[in-house]
Amino acid sequence: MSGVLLWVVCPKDNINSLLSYLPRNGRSRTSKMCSRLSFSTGVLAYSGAVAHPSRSSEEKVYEVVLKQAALVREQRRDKEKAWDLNKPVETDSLTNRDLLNEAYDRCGEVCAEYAKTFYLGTLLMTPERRRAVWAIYVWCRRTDELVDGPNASHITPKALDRWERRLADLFEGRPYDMYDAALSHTVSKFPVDIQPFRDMIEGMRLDLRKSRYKNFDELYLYCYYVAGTVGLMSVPVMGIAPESKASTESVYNAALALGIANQLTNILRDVGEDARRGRVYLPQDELARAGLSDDDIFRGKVTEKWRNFMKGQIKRARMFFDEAEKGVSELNVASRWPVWASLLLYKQILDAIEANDYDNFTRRAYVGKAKKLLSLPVAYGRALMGPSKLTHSVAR
Ligand SMILES: CC(C)=CCC/C(C)=C/CC/C(C)=C/CC/C(C)=C/[C@@H]1[C@@H](COP(=O)(O)OP(=O)(O)O)[C@]1(C)CC/C=C(\C)CC/C=C(\C)CCC=C(C)C
Ligand SMILES: [Mn+2]
Repeated sequence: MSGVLLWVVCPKDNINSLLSYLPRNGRSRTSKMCSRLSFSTGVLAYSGAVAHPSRSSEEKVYEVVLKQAALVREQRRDKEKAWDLNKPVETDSLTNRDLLNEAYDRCGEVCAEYAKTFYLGTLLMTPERRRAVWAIYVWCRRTDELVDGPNASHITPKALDRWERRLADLFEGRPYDMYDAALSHTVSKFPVDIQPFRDMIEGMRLDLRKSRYKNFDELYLYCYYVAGTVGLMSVPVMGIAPESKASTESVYNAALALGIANQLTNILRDVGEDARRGRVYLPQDELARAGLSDDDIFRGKVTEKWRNFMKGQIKRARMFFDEAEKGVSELNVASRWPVWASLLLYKQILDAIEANDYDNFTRRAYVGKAKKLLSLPVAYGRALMGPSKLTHSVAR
């Protein structure tokens, strides 16, 4: 029943074993977090675990990063058991194989329709990896559509619980429909863990019950749920270059940073649109420190205070992009291009907000066709750059 409901709401659908938290890493991580979060709007927003006995969102998310990295590290070390990605699809009959291929093709079509540039980028990847990324993309798109699509007003926490049960089923080899079947196959072939998927659903739950974020710590958690998770889901499929000397955690960390950077950018681009839906995805404490309130956002007037506030927010989003950039060259060669392309395109949205003189109330920041096209060869050039020769050189 729930499946039927969820099927209908999709647009075009006619379409821990936690690693021990190494003290050395923990310390360097904490100082990194402090310096990053101090980019709020002047005042240090993160005062560390001593002042706040409960852990920060970033610490909690980092535990997930460590867990995901452990899964992939196992696969990298244990060459014997490594997934043979070039093996043809093994299914019990020709019919099943055809159905599976068709399921993947349908995922590709959805991707091509919703995210053309990204789709083009995936064409450079090996066929196995490419279609696995498509399957993940489609699941993410459908999950987002539950709360943002045409039937969003009918979506209740119970519907999300059903979507999560359906997710568990597909991870156990019991897919509900074709798209699920493609993902079910993907997660059986690659060391993809269910947690980031569950966490994305948690982000959608948050969207149902919350429309304000007290501080960056709360916003960071939201960004992890809805976007950082995408990075964690993608790395096992994109693959880490065999010659990479970077630690698996550092690559995951960069992937997480890319998701967070993208979502922060989304938020800054959509301030006006979100306000019209009664939503403010900006840290309330930082707004207050800038002398701004929700009312200023609803009024939508670009003032000097607003420009200054936006400068701080853009600076922080760029810091996350910088952190992400350090990890891209560690990915498998064929996966680097789509990642660079999407990174460069997204980052330019921040430039576009600046070019609009910070009017994200009435003007939508977008990257024009010419700039988009130009990004592709630039991304290609960067993708040629292989992993750094230094051990543990990334994000440490
Ligand atoms: C080492 C390293 C840097 C590795 C790269 C890891 C990697 C591939 C990271 C991908 C990061 C990424 C693309 C994150 C998506 C962030 C995002 C835009 C999330 C959106 C959430 C909700 O936003 P909102 O509702 O506010 O906005 P809309 O108006 O709805 O846009 C999402 C919409 C969640 C759903 C996410 C997707 C549909 C995208 C899923 C993408 C993939 C699975 C492919 C990722 C691969 C590449 C090459 C980009
Ligand atoms: Mn959305």
